[in-house]
Amino acid sequence: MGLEEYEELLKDYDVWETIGTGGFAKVKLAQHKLTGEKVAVKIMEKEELGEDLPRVQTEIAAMMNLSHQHVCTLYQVIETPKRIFMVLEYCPGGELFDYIVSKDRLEECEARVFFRQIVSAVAYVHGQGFAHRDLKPENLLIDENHNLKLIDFGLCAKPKGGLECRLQTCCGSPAYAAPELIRGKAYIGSEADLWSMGVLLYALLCGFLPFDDENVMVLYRKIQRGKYELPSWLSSSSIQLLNQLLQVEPKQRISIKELLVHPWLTQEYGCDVECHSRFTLHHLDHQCIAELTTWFGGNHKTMWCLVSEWKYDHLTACYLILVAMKASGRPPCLLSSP
Ligand SMILES: O=C(Nc1ccc2c(c1)CNCC2)c1ccc(F)cc1
Repeated sequence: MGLEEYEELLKDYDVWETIGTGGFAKVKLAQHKLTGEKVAVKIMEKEELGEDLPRVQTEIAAMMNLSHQHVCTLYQVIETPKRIFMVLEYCPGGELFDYIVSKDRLEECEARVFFRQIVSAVAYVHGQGFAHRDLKPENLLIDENHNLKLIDFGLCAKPKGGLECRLQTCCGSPAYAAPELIRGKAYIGSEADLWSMGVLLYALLCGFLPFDDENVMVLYRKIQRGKYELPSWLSSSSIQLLNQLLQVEPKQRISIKELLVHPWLTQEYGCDVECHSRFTLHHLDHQCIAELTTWFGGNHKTMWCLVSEWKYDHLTACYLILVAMKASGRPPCLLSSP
């Protein structure tokens, strides 16, 4: 790796092993020097990105405007002549995909805990006017408290005319793609997300996919047909919810609003799914601002204004990491000595 390209990153982070390799990005584990906190650094080579470069801008713009307990936090963006580095919240539990594989399939009660978190994240993202368009277990990570965090907003869309307006780009992963999306017709992103959530719930409860085939054209036909197996272990309420999500006709499909109060989700909880964020976007926490002021100097007011610029530079990262430490019950403090 061209060391000079990593200079800016290595100033503030110790970089460890690669923990993920995706299409055009690799993810390395790193440690923030001033707090000791672990982070995930998504590294993208601009040449390799080619026409995918706008996806990165889309992802960064989206994540700068999303702050939710089940959406992965973006801490900092570093751009060099050849690379883009995104410093993100580290999720030690890894991908939900691997977790399902390790357990074969999840019991209904555990699937409900996770699915409530997914519905909460998607309802919030839709509420902010975005459709994710690539919902799948690989894009849901497990954090240190065994809670889910949604990642990869590279394909998300924020239609100008709001979520009701139709999208054209056929994207996402085939097995999770809605029938209307693969038919190539204009579709509504949020409705396509609800289909993907149906495939996700099926994967959680069954441990395999409702529509699968190594031949992508056969796979597409199965999706359009919308018929899938119902293993004997599925409860009737699970079957009913899957049926409401995996409706080939988007207008017949359950909406995110109905999902928030669906009996399968509220069963054993006695309360609706929380769609609001526990954090106000760009909320400023006095204690964390004070800690930054102590370290970087200046006065509280100046630091307050500096952080309010949200440049997603190292100062933004220090602030957001302190907030995350506080939310995890760790004292939000910067190391006394570097
Ligand atoms: O934390 C991440 N990945 C991660 C973390 C831990 C482990 C893995 C991935 C996979 N092997 C098990 C351990 C991560 C965080 C944000 C992101 F955008 C992409 C990946």
